[in-house]
Amino acid sequence: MSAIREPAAICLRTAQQLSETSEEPPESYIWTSNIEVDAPLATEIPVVDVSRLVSSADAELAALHSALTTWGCFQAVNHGIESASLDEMLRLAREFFHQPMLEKQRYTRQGNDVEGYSSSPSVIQQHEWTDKLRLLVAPEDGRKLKYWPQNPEPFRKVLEEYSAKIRQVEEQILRSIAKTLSLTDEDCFLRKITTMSAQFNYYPPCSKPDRVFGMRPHRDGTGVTLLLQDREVRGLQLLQDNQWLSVPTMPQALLFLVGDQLEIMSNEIFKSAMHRVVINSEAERNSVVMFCSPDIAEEIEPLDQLVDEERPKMFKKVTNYAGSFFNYYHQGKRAIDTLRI
Ligand SMILES: O=C(O)CCC(=O)C(=O)O
Ligand SMILES: [Fe+2]
Repeated sequence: MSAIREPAAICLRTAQQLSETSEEPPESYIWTSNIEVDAPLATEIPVVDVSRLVSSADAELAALHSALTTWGCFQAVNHGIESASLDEMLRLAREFFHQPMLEKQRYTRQGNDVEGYSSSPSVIQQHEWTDKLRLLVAPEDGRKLKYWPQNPEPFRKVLEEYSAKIRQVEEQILRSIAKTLSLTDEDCFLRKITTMSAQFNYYPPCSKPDRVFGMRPHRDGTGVTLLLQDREVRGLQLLQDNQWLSVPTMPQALLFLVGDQLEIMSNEIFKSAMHRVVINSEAERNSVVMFCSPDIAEEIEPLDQLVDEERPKMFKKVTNYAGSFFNYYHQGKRAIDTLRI
């Protein structure tokens, strides 16, 4: 009897429950080859001073342009969000996942929603060792408050404030990106990238970090992503020149990543950053990720000013990139490749 019931029970368990109860991760989590957990540190990862972008310092704009064309990401410092706010957002994220399962299950993702509390989605073959809470924060009238945790108590308020601050940083950076591309309309990215979703990722310890991913190698389907990493525990890795490198923790920084839709709009001048998350056998890890994307009804294509004879248009026009991103992601493919001209 228990032999029949066991597989179904495993599918329903969250990464946290597996971490607490099983000695070996189930087969569906085991990756085909060894994962380099202790990859070399990405000591060269670009750092951009956002306060200097605001004053339009040419050197900082050049640093921004170079970061986006070479790495597709950078550590944003002096962004204006106090470290107490960053700490509080991370602390509440951690507290949310440490609540009893029944409390968290009040926010379980339903039906075809992408929002809510969930563990590794069962539609993908390869499971990932992470539990998530995803919430759309902008536009405000699209929020589904039924998924917004009432506990820990100030969670909703803190998320609301945090996302407003992130939007300011995002706006500064998007304007500066338009400047580095010499675009006439400095607000062109801003006007396209209007939605924001928060994703809280919780990676409990796992006994097999060399065979189980926190998150598989992927590029984000966003316009841009602003990522707040765990203060102490490393886990995020970037692919640079065919080598996986470990992103150092940098407590005051937000990691800015180019997503596929900025790659499309920039006519591939910028490339979205390939990244993955490895896990730790002893320590849990938390991250708070803000996904900033165009509305699904918005038409996305390379900007006219970035298309010329030398750089012809690289991608076809697309709407609802996010939808096709998820479909292809679950098949282990990239939606952007289907748009190439
Ligand atoms: O946890 C992290 O550091 C990265 C998470 C990530 O890549 C994602 O949520 O898309
Ligand atoms: Fe990601």
